[in-house]
Amino acid sequence: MRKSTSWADIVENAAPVENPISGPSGGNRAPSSRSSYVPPHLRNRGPTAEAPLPSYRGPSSGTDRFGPAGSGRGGSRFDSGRQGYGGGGRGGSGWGSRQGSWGSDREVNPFDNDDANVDAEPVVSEQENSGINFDAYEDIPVETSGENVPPPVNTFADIDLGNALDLNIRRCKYVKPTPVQRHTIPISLAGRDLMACAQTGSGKTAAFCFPIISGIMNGPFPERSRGTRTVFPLALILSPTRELSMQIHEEARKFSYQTGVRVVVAYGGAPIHQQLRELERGVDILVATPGRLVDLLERAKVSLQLIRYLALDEADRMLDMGFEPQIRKIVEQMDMPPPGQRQTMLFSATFPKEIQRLASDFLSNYIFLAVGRVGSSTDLIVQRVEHVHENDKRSHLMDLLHAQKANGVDGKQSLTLVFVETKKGADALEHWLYSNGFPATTIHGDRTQQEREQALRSFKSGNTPILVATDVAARGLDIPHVAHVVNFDLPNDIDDYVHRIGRTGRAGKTGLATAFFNDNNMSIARPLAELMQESNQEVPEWLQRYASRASYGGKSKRSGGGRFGGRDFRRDSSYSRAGGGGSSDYYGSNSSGGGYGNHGSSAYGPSAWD
Ligand SMILES: Nc1ncnc2c1ncn2[C@@H]1O[C@H](COP(=O)(O)OP(=O)(O)OP(=O)(O)O)[C@@H](O)[C@H]1O
Repeated sequence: MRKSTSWADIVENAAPVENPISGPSGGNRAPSSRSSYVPPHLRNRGPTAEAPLPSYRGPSSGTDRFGPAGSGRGGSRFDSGRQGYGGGGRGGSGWGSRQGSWGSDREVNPFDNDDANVDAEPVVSEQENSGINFDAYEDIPVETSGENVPPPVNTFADIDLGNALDLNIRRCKYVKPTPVQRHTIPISLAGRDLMACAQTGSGKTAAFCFPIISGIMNGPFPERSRGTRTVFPLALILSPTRELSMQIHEEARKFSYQTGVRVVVAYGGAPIHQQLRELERGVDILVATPGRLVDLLERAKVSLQLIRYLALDEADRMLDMGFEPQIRKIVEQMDMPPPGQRQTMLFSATFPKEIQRLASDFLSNYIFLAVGRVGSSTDLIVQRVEHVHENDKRSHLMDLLHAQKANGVDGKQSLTLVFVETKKGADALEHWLYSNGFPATTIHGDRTQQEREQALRSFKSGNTPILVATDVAARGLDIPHVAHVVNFDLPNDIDDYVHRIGRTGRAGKTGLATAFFNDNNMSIARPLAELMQESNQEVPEWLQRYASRASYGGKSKRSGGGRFGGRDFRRDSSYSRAGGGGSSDYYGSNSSGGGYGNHGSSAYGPSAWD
């Protein structure tokens, strides 16, 4: 076990001993009457803490990507109608209040328990963190490409994220950054655009949230008024599903607790008026699904003019055929500052080359990062493939569930996620399971949002330990204690398989994934056998035979092979020939090469997701 120094370092280097909950700046700060911009970290300071005027500097002090001070965008229209700032912020004296920076609203503690009161707890040890097997990360393969890649860090203490954010990291019991965090946080703090490919469950959410929150805490950014018809967030995080947006929002709220940075979520299927009310109370970071965001933009409730940070989670899904037009509209046609004037971060566990090509339109001089497979769907998940005829699937599933029940921990059945291809199929299987004595529920695009949320809650709590799902639950969802993922119907696309099985084996924990294969799944035989082989899984001989018979077919888009979940498409000789250019301007080019209409493939339109 390596000696943990990170939190000791943080504590040693922390600002003078102040209680984070009832620090000297307290909550009874008089609202400032000054009309100039006050960055969040200074908003709770005493009257002597003069804030600089807006300078339109970027998130990183080391870059001038957003141009010189007062370079034209925004301006005085945002300088009126300012309300009192209550609390939040970072550093020595500013963050003691529990109030948010957007006014006197009391900030609800997003931590489940007393974790907000970190000073009352001993410094957590490595063993006490949330279960990441850090030893497994020691020799993880990492590939970076791009110009002047900032070096990775080893501990959170090596990065200046600000005291308030550091405390929240500690409240989350994150002791050490995961590999993707070690590499991407310095890159993002340096103001660089990023395309990052790292395994499922490896901590990508924090990897994009931390630099955004820290950047906003550091400001300055133009002042924005509250209670106006249109709101101007500084950061936009887009994700493909409602549940994933809700989850990112919950995480981001924890990370930004008492920082003065306000996070709001907007997604379809839920009443828009409630979301509008939240927005009107102020927003720094907007987490959204594309459909609801377009709605808000068209109603002029949200403006993207002041966006400085854009993050696309599950970026390859966001840019495949189902979503790409909406994403292009949001990013290119709705007043968002162009690449170079905003910082763009794209994250996923899979990055097919043709999607990388499309994504490069949104990026400027970006760094590509692929973090190897340790901690991923492939090393910590035991993958099994069984040949099961279509008509035998149900009884086979029942055998698996019986076996699992018998192996339950502490008399409790561990959670099982069963993926099927269609919404009807999900309902039918749930009904069948239920009538055979297995407590199951279902999540898919035909259920109301309320039903979807209720199903997820019931599954997470263990009340209904079997969840039958379509691909709406395949990506991003972080549900502790999912011990088994069953691909009752295999997907056609190997990347979908990677995301599905990634619902288990997260954050260094082990998991099991079982797939039912039959003649209907020929198209995935070869990529599946390859994936399993790459990750040292036992590949049945019969699957090898299917694989050698099968051609790749139209659906396969294995990202890069080798030991990585993806490879920088700019390294392809074909890209160079197509106009990527020589080494120096090669990485800086925003050219997509043109003509890539036939990218990706998806059976799911955005409406079922968003
Ligand atoms: N540094 C850390 N230390 C301990 N746990 C962490 C750390 N960073 C993240 N985690 C935990 O790891 C789990 C997985 O993180 P996250 O959901 O961000 O994964 P992901 O890479 O986005 O996965 P996916 O590809 O499936 O979306 C979460 O429960 C998160 O709280």
